Amino acid sequence: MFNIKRYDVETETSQNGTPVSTSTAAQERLAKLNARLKKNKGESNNAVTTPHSQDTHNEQHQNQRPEHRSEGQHLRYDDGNKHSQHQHLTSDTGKKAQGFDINTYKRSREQYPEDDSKKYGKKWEKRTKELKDSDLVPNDVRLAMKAEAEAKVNDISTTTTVLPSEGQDDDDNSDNDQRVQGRDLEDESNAPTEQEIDGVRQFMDDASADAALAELAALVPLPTFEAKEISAEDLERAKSMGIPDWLAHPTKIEPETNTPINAAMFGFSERLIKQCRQAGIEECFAVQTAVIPVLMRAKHLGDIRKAPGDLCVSAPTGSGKTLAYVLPIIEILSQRVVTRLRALVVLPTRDLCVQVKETFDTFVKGTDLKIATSTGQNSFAHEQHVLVGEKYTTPQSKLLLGGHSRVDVLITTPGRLIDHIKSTPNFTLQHLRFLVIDEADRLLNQSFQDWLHHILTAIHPSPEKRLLGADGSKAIQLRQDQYGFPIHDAIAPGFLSSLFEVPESDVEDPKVLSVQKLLFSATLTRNPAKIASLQLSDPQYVAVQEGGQDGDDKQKYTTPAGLTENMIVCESSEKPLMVLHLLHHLNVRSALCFTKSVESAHRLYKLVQLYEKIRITASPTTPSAPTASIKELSSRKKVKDNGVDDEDNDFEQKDNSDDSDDDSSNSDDETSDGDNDNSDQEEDDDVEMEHVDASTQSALEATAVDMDIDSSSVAPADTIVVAEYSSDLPKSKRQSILRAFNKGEIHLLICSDLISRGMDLSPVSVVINYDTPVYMKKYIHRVGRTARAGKSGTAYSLVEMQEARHFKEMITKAGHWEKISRIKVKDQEVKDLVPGYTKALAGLKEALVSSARAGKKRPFGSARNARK
Ligand SMILES: Nc1ncnc2c1ncn2[C@@H]1O[C@H](COP(=O)(O)OP(=O)(O)OP(=O)(O)O)[C@@H](O)[C@H]1O
Repeated sequence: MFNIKRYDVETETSQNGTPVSTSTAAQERLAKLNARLKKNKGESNNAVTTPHSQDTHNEQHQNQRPEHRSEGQHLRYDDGNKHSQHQHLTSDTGKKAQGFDINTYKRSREQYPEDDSKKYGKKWEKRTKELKDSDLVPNDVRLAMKAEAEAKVNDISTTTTVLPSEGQDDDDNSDNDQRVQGRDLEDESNAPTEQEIDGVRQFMDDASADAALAELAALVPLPTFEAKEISAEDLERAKSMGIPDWLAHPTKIEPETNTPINAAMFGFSERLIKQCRQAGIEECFAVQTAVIPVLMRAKHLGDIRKAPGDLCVSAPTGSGKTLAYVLPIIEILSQRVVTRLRALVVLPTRDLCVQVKETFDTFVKGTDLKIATSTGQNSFAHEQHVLVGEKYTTPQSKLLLGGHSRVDVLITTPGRLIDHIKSTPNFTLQHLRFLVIDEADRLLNQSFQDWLHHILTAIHPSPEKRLLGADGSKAIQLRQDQYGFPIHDAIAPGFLSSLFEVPESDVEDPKVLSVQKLLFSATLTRNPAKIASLQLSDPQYVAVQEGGQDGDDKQKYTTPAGLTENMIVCESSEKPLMVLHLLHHLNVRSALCFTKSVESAHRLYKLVQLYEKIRITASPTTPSAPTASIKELSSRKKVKDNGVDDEDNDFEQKDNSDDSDDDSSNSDDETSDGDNDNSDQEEDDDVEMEHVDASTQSALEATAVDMDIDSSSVAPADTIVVAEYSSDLPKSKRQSILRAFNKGEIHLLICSDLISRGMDLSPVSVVINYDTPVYMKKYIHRVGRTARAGKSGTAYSLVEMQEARHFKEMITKAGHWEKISRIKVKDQEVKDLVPGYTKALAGLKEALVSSARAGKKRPFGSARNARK
């Protein structure tokens, strides 16, 4: 009945190229039934077909050989019109089979010599067996198959036999078994047996169960979604700014909308639900509640007719965006048979890649999905081996049309990804089902190596790129069968159509990519040009935000509900003292302290260290006695009414001057960590790419050594352990510091903006903005390192007098001012800290001078210098 045409291009093949045997019991039953019915001339018009039955192949040949095309085939190739097979599929489901033209089929078979026909028959029968229903048969095709089978059963029941009803004695129907519309069967053995009829029924049941499940998934209501009301004025403004309608109209969800995890709600398998429970996840957060059902609706691994819509997601820091994509990706990909690169997660820094990999690793247990990172930490050759396999990346390796992959999910930074796209033979993005761009606005700010263009081209190459190898020079060897037709090599349909002039069939037209682009950020860009560069398809915008919020900036910047925000207005020279005040008087622990540069972080770190050393030496338990007042310290600094310093503080002045002549690597902000060079290695070439450095050096010990404290002696209980974190540190040290911080061994981590985005450091209870950020986005990301996952946290911003006005304006514009409390710190409150601080400052200056004399840029050396 249904002459469903597919190019057999998605057939799964195993790693070594041999076909994967998949369960196609229903198809086999149908094929068998067809074979028998075909012998029966009177019944041949009613042959049952499946989407991949033999006639498909003949039609494919006919598509490509116009002289062999037969009448009755509904191909665009013939008459230029697009005949929607889909219309056939969905109509008249209960009636007798329609649409399949057995004469066409027979004529098409006659076009070839008998022996060819037989060969084809065998070959395509074999291929039919290889198919995997869940991957390749879209829901409406299933429905069509079901209808087809229903029609067949009706037909059989009225013409061939009376189907025994449940519980009815089989003998009752014995008379009918021998007749077809009053005519005896020529060959008794041609009559379908009851087993076969049962097989058809079983197939119908399977098909309807699958279809029902898929429909059910599609019908799962999104929890408490409310289309964002937008005023005509706002809409007009958005339009005038070129913001597309879908972006101006987010699907809005309230931050408190949590939903218990259960299979009915999210369509998760028992395995995944168990993993969630083991990880302590009982309910999905708002962003997960909104995003997961949308992704789970398109559960297929690839549908060549309808692209799944793309998704842009904006949700506050710490709201659980990572799991919103990790869980559905694992669930959907876990049905795959063959390993191919199906999910690509692009992140701005190596540290984030490691973090997201750990999240995948937690939930992937129990599947055989393979997850890898590629960040330039290891040698390029090593990464090639992990991603594609040595055998496929040598200069002699054959370039396979379908490429090759040893991993299902790749988590990567843009720079390294581009290197692989350009230089790794057989590395391909053609099978991508998911492209995740996390921290999207930051990545879109980065035009490094034109990374986005490269990715989009690799997903869907332009015609001029076709048949070029990864290096752009070598033609891909196109394997052909004896009839000159390309052998698929497991090439993806969307890719195929862009490489070849593949004739379009009515069912598959147009071929579309199955890749679903998913963008996540706490501060998603609404820049039309940047959004347009993503080439989104049928996009939807989901925003987690409070009901009362409105307007551009407010819509973008939502902070976690548990966050308490404070500002301390002080002189520049008082800022280190304020940090000490927070540590010693407000008992701040597990704190992240953000500075404006790597230099600044390094100096503050040394200053706090020196202070602690002095304090411990003076008295192991109590802060040293005051020898100078805070006013004395700041008296050298006068602030004019207009907010401009007329005399700058030495400490800050030097910091600034250093920054100005330093290279960009001195600031970790908005820099793709490690992506700016193509260096294959730092120091861990021999370490597995997925391997997290095992040798954890206690940060406490490291700090103690740095501070000249005997690490074998017991440090006083009230010792503040401080560490610094920046791109200047080698990878292994950075990881050991993060581990120590996560264990609570470090009380204050002074850092650059390298970890201001995305990093999930669970124990952070306080964020200190030592240097206040100039842009709201940065503020949001920094303070978002605390109060994560529904917990509470506190942020302190140390605002210099001259910055106060700008800070207030920035915060007010974002509708955030009322959330910030102003704290006044009186001299009296910090006077006990001043003597130690004064001494520490003097020590730091001394070190600065001596290192300047020694020609060093940084006091106390630096990790980077040390490595050189
Ligand atoms: N459903 C949940 N139940 C409990 N904890 C969760 C849940 N979802 C996520 N978390 C935890 O919340 C924390 C923050 O999640 P995640 O890092 O994904 O936030 P995010 O939205 O990506 O933040 P950012 O914008 O800063 O990158 C993580 O520790 C994560 O394990």
